[in-house]
Amino acid sequence: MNLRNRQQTAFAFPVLVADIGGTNARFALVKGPGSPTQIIGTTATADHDTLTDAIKSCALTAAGEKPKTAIIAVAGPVTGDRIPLTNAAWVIEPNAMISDLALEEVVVLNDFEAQALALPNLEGEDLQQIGSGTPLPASTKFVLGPGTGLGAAAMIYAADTWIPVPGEGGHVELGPVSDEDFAIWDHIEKVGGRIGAEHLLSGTGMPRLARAVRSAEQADGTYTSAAEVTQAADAGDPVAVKTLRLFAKALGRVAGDFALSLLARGGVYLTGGVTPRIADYLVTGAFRSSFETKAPHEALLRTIPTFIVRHPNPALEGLACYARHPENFAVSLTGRHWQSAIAPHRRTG
Ligand SMILES: Nc1ncnc2c1ncn2[C@@H]1O[C@H](COP(=O)(O)OP(=O)(O)OP(=O)(O)O)[C@@H](O)[C@H]1O
Repeated sequence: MNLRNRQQTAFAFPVLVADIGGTNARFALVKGPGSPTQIIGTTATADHDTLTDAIKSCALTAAGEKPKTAIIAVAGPVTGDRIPLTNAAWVIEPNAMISDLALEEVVVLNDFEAQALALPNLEGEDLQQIGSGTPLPASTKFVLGPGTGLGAAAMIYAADTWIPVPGEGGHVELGPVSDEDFAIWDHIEKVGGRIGAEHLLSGTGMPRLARAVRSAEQADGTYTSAAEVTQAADAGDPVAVKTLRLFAKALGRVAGDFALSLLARGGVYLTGGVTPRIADYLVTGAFRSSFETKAPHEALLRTIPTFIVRHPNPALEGLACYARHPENFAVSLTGRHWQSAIAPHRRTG
């Protein structure tokens, strides 16, 4: 069976799409293949015992129409018929959702796979470019998202289709390059005996980087959260300012490594809760120069564009794009797709 034959036929509309984060669950409705993404609710996961409860109280009334399909993005692996979330107390049980919400089918995907699904359709105000380059059409793209962790996924274009490829790219090795890096490196607290990209380039990593800068400079200051660091930087705190400068520079290096590994001529896209908070440092700082400084491939990297994603919820939009036109994407549903016993069985993995 070739790649085309394995792609699935249409979902039953309306489709409820849900992005389940550690803190918030966000919902939207797609009424048909030509319909826009209708945002219908956001709620704190901690406010509900189950996803079904959250959907009933925060999504169904605003939806107006009863969804027939639910497509859900979660952080972490899809582990069978009971899917515990890595960052929240919920356990997702698709079979129970089908009976409790009278759904025909449920699909559960990875959160960065969902973000990758959005990339081919982002345009205009959804994107703020950093530096030069133009995305080549029908070319591989990469999404890198410093949020609570450092999420990563590729959107590969091959065999005339888009193939989202999630992975653990946020855990690639990070080492010092410049004199400035070497001066702080010994001061960084290791995690599991190493320094992976996520250990510095994420919301949880940023205060670790700030503490290393503070220690190297024998300065004062307490840094326990990313918000504390960005607020201190806004107030002119020199350790925090240097932390954000180094953060942007190191993120550029990691982004450039992924652009090279995948030859991502379609561009590298930055998402995640941290990105908009450090946008000025990304645009005016060394993010782009460290992205490009990769001899012998500087000329190649100058042609690959980098973007801040300004769309408020790329994961939800990615799921909506997939819901409208699953035939445009090669997404394996094996082990991630549940159907009601009475629904028409149409799909293959
Ligand atoms: N003011 C701020 N400055 C810098 N970073 C921040 C700030 N506020 C929040 N963050 C970081 O952004 C993270 C949230 O990012 P993101 O939205 O991508 O997270 P998530 O893990 O997907 O979970 P959720 O969607 O439930 O919030 C927080 O964990 C925090 O580290």
